[in-house]
Amino acid sequence: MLPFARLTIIGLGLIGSSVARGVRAQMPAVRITGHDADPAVRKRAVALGICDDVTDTSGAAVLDADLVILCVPVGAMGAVAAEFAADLPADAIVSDVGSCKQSVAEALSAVLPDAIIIPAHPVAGTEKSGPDAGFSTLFKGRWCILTPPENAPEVAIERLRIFWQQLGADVELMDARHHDMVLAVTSHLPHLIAYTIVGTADDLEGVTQSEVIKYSAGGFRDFTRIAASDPVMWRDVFLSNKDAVLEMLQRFSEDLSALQRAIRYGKGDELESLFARTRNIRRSIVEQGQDDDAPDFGRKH
Ligand SMILES: NC(=O)C1=CN([C@@H]2O[C@H](COP(=O)(O)OP(=O)(O)OC[C@H]3O[C@@H](n4cnc5c(N)ncnc54)[C@H](O)[C@@H]3O)[C@@H](O)[C@H]2O)C=CC1
Ligand SMILES: O=C(O)C(=O)Cc1ccc(O)cc1
Repeated sequence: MLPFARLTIIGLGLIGSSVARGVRAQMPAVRITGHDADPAVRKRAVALGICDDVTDTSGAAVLDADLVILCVPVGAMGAVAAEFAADLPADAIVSDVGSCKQSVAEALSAVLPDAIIIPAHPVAGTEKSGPDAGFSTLFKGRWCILTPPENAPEVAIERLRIFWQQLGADVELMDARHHDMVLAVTSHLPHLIAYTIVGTADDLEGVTQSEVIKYSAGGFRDFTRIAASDPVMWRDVFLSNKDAVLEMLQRFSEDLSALQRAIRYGKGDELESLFARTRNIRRSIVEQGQDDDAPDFGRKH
């Protein structure tokens, strides 16, 4: 039994196009309508054949939808929802895939006060963006976290749970605030660190860019992949999840200062004991089957 019959995807980049491809593969009877603000992306989506229809306006895209998923940068969610609000069917479920949840929930409920809104976050992605970067198995064996508001109808939550399960994801429910705190440390802060370290290396005087590229061994190379992630998407994540990111950044800075002191004063035992602790965390992740290399980071099976 299909949880939805008419899906609308707004934003046809990496995640939107992966949802469309996954639905085509796993729920081929579902009719998919897509919209993107960028005419070049709409044209590409038509050429790729990932939707049944691609509309020029978001209003036209939602007209008879029973599920609308917003796959745009988190800072654009409210504006997009306001754009199609007047055309949204009363019984449609509105969801999203944004990397932080509290600000998105607030933005959506402000402009869609009567709609059924179930925010979601598939914890799956890559450093790439755009409609060509998507693939149908992106969500397979990954977590998808739903953060329904307290008044969300149980049946709507269940339908969305089944939808993501059909795309191969393992679904978990979480409070939006807690989600934002957890993801601040597991995803947002690591991206900030990657952006910083690649920038630091790039700014170094006396070390040429070609040397940085030539001698980028394992550690730095991994950071450059993350630091290649979409600038607009990540600008929005940091501005939208400001409180949780600043809290984690504060803790991180304190821990970094402690390491700095340990190095300065030659406290080898302190360094070694931290490194032994972190090695054990990696081992636990590997034991739980989450050891795949990027871009499979976070895959559960
Ligand atoms: N990239 C990743 O690894 C992951 C991203 N996410 C979330 O998914 C969402 C989409 O990210 P990606 O697909 O990676 O980005 P993307 O850059 O590949 O695609 C976003 C698309 O949204 C369109 N767009 C922007 N503003 C719009 C508007 N006002 N109306 C209609 N379309 C608009 C853009 O033209 C673009 O095609 C973001 O909220 C992000 O936080 C969630 C999980 C993983
Ligand atoms: O490519 C990577 O390593 C990622 O971390 C992908 C990613 C980016 C943003 C998310 O909200 C979830 C997953």
